[in-house]
Amino acid sequence: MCQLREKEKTNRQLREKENTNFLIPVVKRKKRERELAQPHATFSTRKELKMKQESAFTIYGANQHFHLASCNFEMATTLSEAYRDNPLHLHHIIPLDFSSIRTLPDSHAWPQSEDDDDNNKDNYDNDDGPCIPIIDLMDPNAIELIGLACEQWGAFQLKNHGIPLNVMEEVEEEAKRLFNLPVNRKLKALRSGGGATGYGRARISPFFPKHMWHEGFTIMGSSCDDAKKMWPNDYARFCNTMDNYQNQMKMLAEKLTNMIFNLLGVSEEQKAWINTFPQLCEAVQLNFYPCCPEPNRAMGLAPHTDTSLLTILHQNQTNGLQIFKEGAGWVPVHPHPHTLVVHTGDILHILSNSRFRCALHRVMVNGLRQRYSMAYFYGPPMDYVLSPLVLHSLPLFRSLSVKEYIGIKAKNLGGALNLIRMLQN
Ligand SMILES: O=C(O)CCC(=O)C(=O)O
Ligand SMILES: [Fe+2]
Repeated sequence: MCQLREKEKTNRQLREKENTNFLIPVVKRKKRERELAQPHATFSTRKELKMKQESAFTIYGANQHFHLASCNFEMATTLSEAYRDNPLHLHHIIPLDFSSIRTLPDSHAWPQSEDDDDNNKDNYDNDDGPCIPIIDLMDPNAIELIGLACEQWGAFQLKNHGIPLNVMEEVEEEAKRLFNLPVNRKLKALRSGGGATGYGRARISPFFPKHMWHEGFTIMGSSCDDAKKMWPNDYARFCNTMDNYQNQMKMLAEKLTNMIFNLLGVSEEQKAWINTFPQLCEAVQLNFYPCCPEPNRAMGLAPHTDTSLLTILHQNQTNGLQIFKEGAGWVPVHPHPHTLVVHTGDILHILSNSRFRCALHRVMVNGLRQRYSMAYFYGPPMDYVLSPLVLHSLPLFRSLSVKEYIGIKAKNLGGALNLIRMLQN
């Protein structure tokens, strides 16, 4: 135990040392960090709230979604270290017992923003207007189409992806089985204050003044420990399904990453980590959005980008996911049968030197239908050094390890990309 603490301390000291490499002068950076991260700030104007939300969006993926497959322990330690300075209070972890709620509590009533007025939340599922591309992975031009979608949207839908239908059906079934458990059973697998896996609210929760209409369950590596707490005698089905889903998604993520890296012109050496199981980072996040008595005033999942290189998401046939596009506002991502949603995350944004967007997305809720989604997050190993892979212009970001990036996000919440942006003359 003591050795463990010593190791954590040494790691922390090393990281602090690494942090002195920032190109932004430390004093200036600290000021920016403080400005960006005021967890319990009150928001006097709607604009201020919106700005805060937009600056907070970048944390979500980093905090929740990374996993070093063969080194769960190291991963959990890293995340715990990152969270230790911002431990969460229980009320930011324990979801509301949505099954007993008939009216929207004030704690979950979000102010409407100008964006929503423009886009009209009521119409978020209408069929007119732009939508993210649907790409057929069997299309001979799939690589080019994916490249274009990443540049223009930072997201696309993928069909003929090769994931067997039964894998998707089973993961959806198990997610439903989990979230439909009585609340006291789910709470047995509650995430701890500095923990990364298990049941709980979205980890970005403390950075928004209102709570989200959402329950989540995070898996990093094997889900058995957490599953046993909820189903002491019947956990194997859940674990096997999640393992299977993770394996299938990993193969698809590797394939997409290879295609994208080829498009960028990345060398074989630079992409050597892709097939080096077991060192990469991966995680599964199960999301549940119960029916809401006042969906127009609630928020399923607040705006954020994922920190991953890629996120692959299966959603049940219920609308709610939206992607922000300049000029178009919040664009709905309608579920299509057997089609997966792919988001590009912060890491791909950095590696592509901003050529590919990281999609800002959020989830709206529904008055009539429950929504479920199962996100798979994929990225390079924790010690992988992130810096633009192919340069046609000056690098826009300084180099840093995945681990350090996660640390910056955990400390600062929003604006992590801005904090690592090189100051251009
Ligand atoms: O539920 C969804 O569609 C999106 C979930 C998501 O963005 C996430 O888990 O990071
Ligand atoms: Fe996300």
